[in-house]
Amino acid sequence: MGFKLGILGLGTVGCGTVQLLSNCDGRHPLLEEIEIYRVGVQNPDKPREVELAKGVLTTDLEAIVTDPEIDIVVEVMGGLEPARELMLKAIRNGKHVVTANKAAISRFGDELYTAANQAGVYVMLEASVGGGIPVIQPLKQSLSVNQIQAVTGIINGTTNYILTRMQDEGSSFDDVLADAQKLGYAEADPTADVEGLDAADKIAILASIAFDGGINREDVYCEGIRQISKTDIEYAQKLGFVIKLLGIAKKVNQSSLSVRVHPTLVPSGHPLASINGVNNAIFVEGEPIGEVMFFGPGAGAGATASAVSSDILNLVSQLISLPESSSKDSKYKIPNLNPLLASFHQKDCQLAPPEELVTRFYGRFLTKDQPGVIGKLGTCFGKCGVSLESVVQTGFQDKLAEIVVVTHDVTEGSFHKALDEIRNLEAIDSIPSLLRVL
Ligand SMILES: NC(=O)C1=CN([C@@H]2O[C@H](COP(=O)(O)OP(=O)(O)OC[C@H]3O[C@@H](n4cnc5c(N)ncnc54)[C@H](OP(=O)(O)O)[C@@H]3O)[C@@H](O)[C@H]2O)C=CC1
Ligand SMILES: N[C@@H](CC=O)C(=O)O
Ligand code: NA
Repeated sequence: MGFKLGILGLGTVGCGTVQLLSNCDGRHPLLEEIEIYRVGVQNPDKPREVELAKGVLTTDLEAIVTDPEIDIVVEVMGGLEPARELMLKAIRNGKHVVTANKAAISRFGDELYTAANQAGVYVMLEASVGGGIPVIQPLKQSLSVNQIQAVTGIINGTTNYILTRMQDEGSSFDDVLADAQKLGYAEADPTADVEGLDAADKIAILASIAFDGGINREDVYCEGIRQISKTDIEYAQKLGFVIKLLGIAKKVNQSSLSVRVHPTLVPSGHPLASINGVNNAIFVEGEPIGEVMFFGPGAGAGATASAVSSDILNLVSQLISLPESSSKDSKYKIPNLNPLLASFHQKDCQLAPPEELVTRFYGRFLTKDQPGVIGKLGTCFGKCGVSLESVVQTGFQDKLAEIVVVTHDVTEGSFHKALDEIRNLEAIDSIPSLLRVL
């Protein structure tokens, strides 16, 4: 066997990867060149779904990333530290890195890429976004000749699974989340999924590739799905929408982008509206290609292992074609990194201030059942330049009238100014939900 792997982590993704690499039948023949040499875990006594040869399992992860025998380090342990430190150490020791860790890449991508480019090794991250869906390499390679205008994605499997089951079965949020955890979709701390943080990591990574620049992760606007109620799902359906947690990265003008995550009403005819369950989809708009959508399983052992293993295979294909002389000097270092595989940022991307962003809004208002209340709402919106696409009053909740409004495109600033006025109206009881509309 030609190339030795050191795998950090043997949980959902680690086990899936070991399983895939241990059964090469019917897969690419280059996989036969790979040896699972060491696997690092926290608790060596934990029962595992895979069997490893004697001596492979270790708790000494430091020894893996510095072991001169190892060619490729596969980081599937998750978390920020020690994952960052271990990846950096692996790179400085001349190892190529494959990672599924979007939290680390979205925050430390620049640092890791710079170190890797200096060391002449690759950092591969296909599994970090969209699970098994090939999207990182297609953006870096096949679509890189396009000028990208927008990348819009359902990029968290757990929340899409939860929203789909809430919509189809009327299930409760907590029950469905527990199922997503059992199925291995959710993060170790599912808050990252539910609060939209995982999707924010992923849209930051997609934006940095699509728009070829570093994104400051802390600047990504982020709202999760905890506040989505059955009532809003039903209203959305009546109005011809479905609610999805979207990551959106969009060119606002020549110099700035909008990069954000929030639950969004998606028109039921839009290709993203039909993406259900754990599936993810990434909808890319570019010039000259037009619209392209990548679709598939966004989480889970097998799907993610497919992405991790494809990165390993890509690396093996590079290593195997190294000239004899370079492999003598340094076993791993690649003298001229392939620019379509290597990661680097040309610049830092500027993000537009949130109040300047333009979108449609959905708002649900509870009001006293007084004559003229719809008119008063309309006047407040009108005064702030917010024009309304539809206004419906369909029900009552505890003697309060429920009014649902969908606006035309408006700046976030104008919409919030109108809301400030509306909150001061005597007839307004509360505003239970405000969502954006695609
Ligand atoms: N689950 C999924 O569907 C997907 C996950 N990812 C990403 O893949 C990565 C792994 O996720 P997943 O497999 O679900 O995570 P798990 O929690 O299932 O597994 C994590 C593994 O890493 C080991 N580990 C964690 N911290 C340490 C440490 N400090 N020292 C030694 N070992 C450690 C654990 O050891 P032990 O077993 O001994 O506890 C465990 O084997 C994450 O970055 C995640 O975001 C990406 C796409 C999809
Ligand atoms: N927790 C994540 C796993 C994949 O990245 C998700 O649910 O999408
Ligand atoms: Na992927």
